[in-house]
Amino acid sequence: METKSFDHKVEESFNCELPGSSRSDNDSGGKNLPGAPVIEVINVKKSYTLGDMEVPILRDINLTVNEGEFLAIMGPSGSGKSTLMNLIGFLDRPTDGKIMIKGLDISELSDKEVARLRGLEIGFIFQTFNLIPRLTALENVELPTYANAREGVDTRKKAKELLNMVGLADRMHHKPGELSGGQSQRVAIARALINDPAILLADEPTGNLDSRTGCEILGMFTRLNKDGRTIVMITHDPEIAKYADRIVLVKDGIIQSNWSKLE
Ligand SMILES: Nc1ncnc2c1ncn2[C@@H]1O[C@H](COP(=O)(O)OP(=O)(O)OP(=O)(O)O)[C@@H](O)[C@H]1O
Repeated sequence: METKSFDHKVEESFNCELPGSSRSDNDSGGKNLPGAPVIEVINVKKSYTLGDMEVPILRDINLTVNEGEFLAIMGPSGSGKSTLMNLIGFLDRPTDGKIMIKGLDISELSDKEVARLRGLEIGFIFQTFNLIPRLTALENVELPTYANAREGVDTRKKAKELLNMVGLADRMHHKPGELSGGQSQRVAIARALINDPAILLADEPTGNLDSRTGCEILGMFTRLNKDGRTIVMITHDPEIAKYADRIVLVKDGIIQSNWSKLE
């Protein structure tokens, strides 16, 4: 996917005033969706064992995310949003049911194949940024390529391009301790994009940021999505969720509502 530069007037083009403004309810952002299914969650259950007890967290989840879609996952604290995200990113396996990514059934792949698919097709963005403190911004962005990289890509060049894209060309050699929260999240976004993944999974990406900075990060997400990236984002904030094409509400282990502005 082409690496485009974000202009630094994100708020001007994005008109983000958190809390409050959003894309209007029927605004598809000029997109022509749906595309092909890229994530399929089929009859998925997840339980944890606590002592002798099996505690069901996700009881029966069915969800299809199409290529180029921007999906928000909402739900009360403890409802299983992160659990679902971890299953979609195959950081964890379901107790029952199936997860398909780009038509591939994850349960049929070896651990090595799963790790490679995750490394190439999924970019993770977390509330707490999860940068390695002793590495520079540039090294943090390059890090995923040590385990999995696309053939023929100059990763140093690509990492620099991505840091430039997120407006951090002058902070490449800074370590996370020398960066603000917003700058750290920009590094995390660049890192998530280094292998050009089809899917971005973001768990409360603006949760640790002030409104203005959160707005800038959200602006980047909408731009990435308009450029074709599929995004799944967990958020507590209904105002942030409104920027997605679709909002699913997870409650009591099932999807209680599934509201799309594209249908
Ligand atoms: N490894 C685990 N072992 C046992 N229970 C777990 C484990 N991981 C999560 N849980 C439990 O599963 C439930 C759902 O957790 P999860 O983190 O998915 O919720 P969430 O909706 O993301 O919550 P929040 O909005 O507070 O982040 C919680 O009750 C949690 O305690």
